[in-house]
Amino acid sequence: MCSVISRIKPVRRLVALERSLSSKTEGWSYAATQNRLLCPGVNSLVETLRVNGRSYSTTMAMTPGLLFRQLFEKESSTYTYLLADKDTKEAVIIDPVLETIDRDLKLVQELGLKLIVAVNTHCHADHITSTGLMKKRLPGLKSAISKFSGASADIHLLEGDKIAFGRHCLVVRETPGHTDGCTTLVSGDESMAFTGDALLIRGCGRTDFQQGCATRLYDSVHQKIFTLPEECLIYPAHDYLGQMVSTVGEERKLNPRLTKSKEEFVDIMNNLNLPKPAKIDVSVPANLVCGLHGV
Ligand SMILES: N[C@@H](CCC(=O)N[C@@H](CSS)C(=O)NCC(=O)O)C(=O)O
Ligand SMILES: [Fe+2]
Repeated sequence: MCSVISRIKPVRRLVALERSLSSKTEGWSYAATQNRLLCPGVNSLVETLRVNGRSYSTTMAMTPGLLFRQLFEKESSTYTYLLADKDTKEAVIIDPVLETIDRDLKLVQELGLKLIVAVNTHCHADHITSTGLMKKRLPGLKSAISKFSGASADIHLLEGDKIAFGRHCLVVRETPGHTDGCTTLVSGDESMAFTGDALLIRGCGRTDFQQGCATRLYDSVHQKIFTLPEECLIYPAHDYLGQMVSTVGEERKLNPRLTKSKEEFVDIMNNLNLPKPAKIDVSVPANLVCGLHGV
């Protein structure tokens, strides 16, 4: 754990806070409840938007002093995450996409952040990363990816490495199986895990290209992700159904692939019959050089 975590005192009493807004004429309502303890010192905020009778809910960790944003790129259904120390303004971005570089850098600038590391959870096959271009636009920014990805970067990550930003950090857990170089990045207080394509919400990354191996993925998820606290929030690199966040407990109980035996899991993965990602032939060579192939 990074040093700030050991200084957080356990919360003895939870304060229930409910805020509600609504518009009867336009048919929507919004409620935010701060009511669950994710781990000592860290509450969660549950936000629910009801539009025309349908509910949309998201949960986020409220680690003291941590700024957190989940961003979405619609063409590849990729989530990019921005995390920052509210005091020092040092920030880390996870899995930024080339198409949304202007949006992401505008947000960084608007919030007055100093982006110090741009990290990819793995060498993506479906979209081109913006880390290379970001480095050109933000001198001093460092790129990071697993040593086992085969990709070039300023920082090659290994199991247990810590990416520090201000008083916070992300801890690297190697979770190969979708690719050799897949990593899961866990917040220092274990309230959040950024699982890349290793674990998706009610799914997981495919294992039929880029060194994919179903038995390895099964072991990675069971040994490195399902061993995290039950309330730890799961933030994946993609979602194709509009889901935004899950928890370790939920996936341990409800993931239709990873609740099966290893043999059944391998059989499921060998029979997905998914079409190849449309951009795989340009994305992989580009992502091996921070997205700058042919530039
Ligand atoms: N249609 C998309 C690609 C969809 C896809 O293959 N997604 C990957 C993650 S990106 S490497 C995956 O592992 N999916 C697992 C699943 O069960 O859907 C495109 O053409 O880009
Ligand atoms: Fe992937």
